[in-house]
Amino acid sequence: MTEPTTWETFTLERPEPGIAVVTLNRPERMNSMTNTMFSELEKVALRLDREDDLRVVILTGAGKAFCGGFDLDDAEGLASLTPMGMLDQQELAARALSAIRSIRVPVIAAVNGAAAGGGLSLSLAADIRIGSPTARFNAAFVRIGLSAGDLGASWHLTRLIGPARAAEFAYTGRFIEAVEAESLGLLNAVVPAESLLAEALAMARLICANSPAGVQLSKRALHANMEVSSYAAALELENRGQALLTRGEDMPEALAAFKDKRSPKFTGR
Ligand SMILES: CCCCCCCCCCCCC[C@H](O)CC(=O)SCCNC(=O)CCNC(=O)[C@H](O)C(C)(C)COP(=O)(O)OP(=O)(O)OC[C@H]1O[C@@H](n2cnc3c(N)ncnc32)[C@H](O)[C@@H]1OP(=O)(O)O
Repeated sequence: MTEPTTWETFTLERPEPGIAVVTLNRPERMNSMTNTMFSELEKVALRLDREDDLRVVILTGAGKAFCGGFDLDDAEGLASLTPMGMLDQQELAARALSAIRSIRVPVIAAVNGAAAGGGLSLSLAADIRIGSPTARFNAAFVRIGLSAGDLGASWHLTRLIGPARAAEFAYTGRFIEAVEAESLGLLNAVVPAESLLAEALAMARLICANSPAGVQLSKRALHANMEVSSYAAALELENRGQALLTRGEDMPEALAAFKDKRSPKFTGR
């Protein structure tokens, strides 16, 4: 498979046969997500999914954060979109995360720092999450006038940590630090920062040692068993909700507050 020589928003490495490592690479902006990143992530996920000899994908972030969610510097341009335009925007992002989640081999997220907003949603698209002690999760959405019905986050959280804990996490917008995340099952393990990638590779090697068909069909079975209500239907509902929210007063206020580095004054209108 000929790969592009460079990806703009991440790096793709192959440390050993069967293992691909995708590292989000916008560390100066906390690996925050842009439309370019969404498009590139969708492309690389679809390419990797066609590789017969691929066994595991590891997803991590460069610098101190895993992913800070949507790039709030980019959000300014979106605020003027029509609801249908915003729906298209949400669907572009949802396609990228859905492509990652649907890769037929296991995806391990090596959570090296903050996973906030869409960054939380991205980490939840992985099958397994291993964190460093600085791994922290935040459903930042309600703090900026959006809903936690975002890119599959509400769907995964209710199934992963239970409806009540998902509700507390979503409504308060508080951080869940690494130790609590592990106790909730949001992280499979917390390991020293300096050995995070090594631990992810060690787990990948364990998986690579098993029957690829068995592992891939196991993933398919685990996903099928999670589809109580369909994932696609959940994304559809979430995307429409975000489109509505982005037409209210809270989102522009949140964006202004972010830029002014002050607390937003939400009206809820
Ligand atoms: C109000 C606008 C809403 C946007 C609407 C868009 C809708 C259309 C898009 C649809 C598809 C995507 C939907 C997406 O899933 C929605 C979201 O992700 S919303 C959530 C957005 N993210 C956040 O609110 C998180 C904001 N960041 C933080 O909470 C923290 O920065 C952190 C990530 C927890 C890290 O904290 P710290 O380690 O303390 O680091 P700093 O806070 O000091 O940040 C360092 C530096 O990075 C810049 N930065 C951080 N996050 C972002 C970001 N998301 N976008 C742009 N820049 C970011 C921060 O400004 C600092 O920069 P500096 O001041 O050093 O220049």
